[in-house]
Amino acid sequence: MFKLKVQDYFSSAHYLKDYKGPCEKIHGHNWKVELIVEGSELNSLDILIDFAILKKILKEVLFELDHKLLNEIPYFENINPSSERLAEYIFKKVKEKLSSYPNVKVKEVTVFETEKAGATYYE
Ligand SMILES: Nc1nc2c(c(=O)[nH]1)N=C([C@H](O)[C@H](O)COP(=O)(O)OP(=O)(O)OP(=O)(O)O)CN2
Ligand SMILES: [Zn+2]
Repeated sequence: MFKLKVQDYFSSAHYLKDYKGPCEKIHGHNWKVELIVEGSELNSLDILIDFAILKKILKEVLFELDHKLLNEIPYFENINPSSERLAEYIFKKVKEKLSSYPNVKVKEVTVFETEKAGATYYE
């Protein structure tokens, strides 16, 4: 098996409804996102999938989150845009976009709020 990793960033604001503390108020993060995919079948170039394709897909997904108030995005209408939920959202969006690459499976997505704290979603 092979695992590939790409990382990218986005900047946005959010708040955590009902959180008892400062995060209940609107504040921003420069989020770091790590996408990991896996597969066993390499193509004729001996690659699983071009990093360029993975980076493009991740960038497209993050573009929808960049410079937004995340709580206003319909997906987060009834749930908090926590790191956990953001990782879940990004995982599902990337999975959709990778559906035409049957040899590539989304393994996990990790969203870091800060250098010290992050959440991972996987299925
Ligand atoms: N499990 C989670 N816990 C928290 C989340 C989250 O998404 N998942 N989010 C927050 C808030 O977004 C908050 O912005 C984070 O605040 P904090 O951890 O205090 O981060 P700081 O940047 O202030 O870092 P310090 O290390 O405390 O200086 C809270 N929890
Ligand atoms: Zn926050």
